[in-house]
Amino acid sequence: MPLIELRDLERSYPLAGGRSWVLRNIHLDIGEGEFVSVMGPSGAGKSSLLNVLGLMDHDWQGGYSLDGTAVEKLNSKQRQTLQREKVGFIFQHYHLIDDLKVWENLDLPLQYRDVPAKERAAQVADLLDRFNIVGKKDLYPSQLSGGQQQLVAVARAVITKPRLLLADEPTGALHSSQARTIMDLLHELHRGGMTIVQVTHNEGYAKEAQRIVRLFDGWIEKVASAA
Ligand SMILES: Nc1ncnc2c1ncn2[C@@H]1O[C@H](COP(=O)(O)OP(=O)(O)OP(=O)(O)O)[C@@H](O)[C@H]1O
Repeated sequence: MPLIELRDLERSYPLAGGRSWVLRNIHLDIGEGEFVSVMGPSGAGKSSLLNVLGLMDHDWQGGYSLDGTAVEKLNSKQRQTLQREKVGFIFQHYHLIDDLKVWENLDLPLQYRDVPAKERAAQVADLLDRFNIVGKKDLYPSQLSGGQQQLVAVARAVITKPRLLLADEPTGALHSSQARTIMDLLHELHRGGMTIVQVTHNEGYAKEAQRIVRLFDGWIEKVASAA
């Protein structure tokens, strides 16, 4: 069974005199452990699709099964629980909490999951070490470079070991060497078994995934192997 199954998924917004369509008739399966890129012109619906997949948007029609759970049948509390259990999110502009130190940013998702303090400290220390940011743990996000902030953001997204990692233009704001570091990290997470869906405008980074889904005007224009 695929980790993600989308069936005739549609998203629209009310518009004076009608509706503005953002996602149309989306049929897509993504297997456990797959690495998929989503591409398409500005306004094609890439972020909208990621928001549906990440259970951030609930105002759509159709079918979405995540790890065997029919998302459309869940109430908001159940969706929130599913999101916390299964999904990690990375954004182009990091979205770290500015008035929390690096280690506190990493600690927060574990607090939400009621992980005991001692265990949280061990997991935060482990990730700081793995991501090579131990020396930054007591700094605030504004005291880090963009690349370092994105490293922290990736660490925060994966500290709860989500099955699905969603990345919305994760390298979009970074210089090429910083972007390379983040792509290498995504590959490492993928090798560890994580399912990854990244939105990117960069053809080169898109091809590093296994499949590319191309959106146009809310429709899937093409799904092809990246090789
Ligand atoms: N709250 C909203 N109300 C009305 N329309 C919206 C809303 N949010 C998004 N849209 C529309 O949905 C469409 C898809 O937007 P989306 O952000 O998913 O595109 P995208 O492919 O991620 O674009 P970009 O590459 O520029 O980030 C756009 O036409 C946008 O105007």
